[in-house]
Amino acid sequence: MADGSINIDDFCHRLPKVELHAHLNTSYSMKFLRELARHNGIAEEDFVQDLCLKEAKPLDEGFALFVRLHQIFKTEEAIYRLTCSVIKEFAEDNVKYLELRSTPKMIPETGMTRDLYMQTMVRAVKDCEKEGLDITVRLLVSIDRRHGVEVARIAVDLADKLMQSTQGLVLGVDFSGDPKVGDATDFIPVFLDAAKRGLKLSLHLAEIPLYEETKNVLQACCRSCTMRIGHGTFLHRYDLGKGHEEMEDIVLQWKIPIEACVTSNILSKTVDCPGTHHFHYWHSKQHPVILCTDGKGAFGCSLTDEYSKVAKEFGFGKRDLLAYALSTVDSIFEGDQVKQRLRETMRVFGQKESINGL
Ligand SMILES: CNc1ncnc2c1ncn2[C@@H]1O[C@H](COP(=O)(O)O)[C@@H](O)[C@H]1O
Ligand SMILES: [Zn+2]
Repeated sequence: MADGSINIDDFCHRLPKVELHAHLNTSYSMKFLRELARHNGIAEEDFVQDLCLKEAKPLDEGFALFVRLHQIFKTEEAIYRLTCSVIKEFAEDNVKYLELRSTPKMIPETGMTRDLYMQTMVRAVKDCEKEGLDITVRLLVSIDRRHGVEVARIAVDLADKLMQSTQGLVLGVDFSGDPKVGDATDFIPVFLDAAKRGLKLSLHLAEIPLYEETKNVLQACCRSCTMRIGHGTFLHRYDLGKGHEEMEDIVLQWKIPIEACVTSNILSKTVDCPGTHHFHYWHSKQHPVILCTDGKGAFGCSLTDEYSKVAKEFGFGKRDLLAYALSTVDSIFEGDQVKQRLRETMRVFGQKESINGL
């Protein structure tokens, strides 16, 4: 129950958290954009204008924004600086474990290759580690569904190569991009191949009502893949009615965690308000559902904001929030050692807050 004696925003900020769904190019801060503008000798106000969705717009408009962002973050230096700044900002928000994802890009104009793109992110993560930031960062290589199956295979090869060469700092692939383009069913062989190589999968599924492809992917991947679902807004039978039970049954049976991005979904007009967000549906079934930002810059939110919104909507108090944060650790792609360390950090935090017995 809600705890009237505490400031929820402050508690949610101090609470150690994990962030599992953050796209690099949409996770900038306005502060970072201004710095980059100054660094590049560009008028700040022109540069930062319209780079944050302040009000709800259809998903298509979000994708138009992403294309503009790709025009900004296209050099090795910009990718390096952006990665460092995103990691530092999440650390400042008391995120203790971050899985950051991005689409490797080939940009002939700047000499960027897919390999260099990901290597640059790896370099940034390692440099942040050397600085001793109190956050563990792992990377996912994104597959943009708009680019088709052949490019997806290249992304998996790259992820596999980096998983080996970084001893697991790169640990999986993400499947994302405009859900209205192409059919996720076509990518199933790529997902199965990635899983066979030991890569973990985070798949944007059912962000919009796409029953057939969602069902096909879930049926094909549930047995052999370690996976999570990004968004999963249109998965549950409560929303879909009779005849669509299979998707929910698979998700429940295989305990496939759902990455819930409340602000992103509201601003993309796939969900009306926090009160009707599917977070509540899955959470009340005790199914793993993890609050995430998606793009803290594009959607103007922090992970603290997401926790606060949900806490206020559903009346979570300190104990509920800490129990919830602890539960999210089960869904990270890292192994037991990292999980134990995160749980310990959260338990120590709980003791300091006089929350015992969790
Ligand atoms: C809002 N919901 C969403 N649904 C699907 N894909 C999304 C997304 N938000 C972001 N992306 C994916 O992430 C890319 C930007 O980050 P990176 O350039 O990879 O770092 C977008 O181009 C899109 O492919
Ligand atoms: Zn996403």
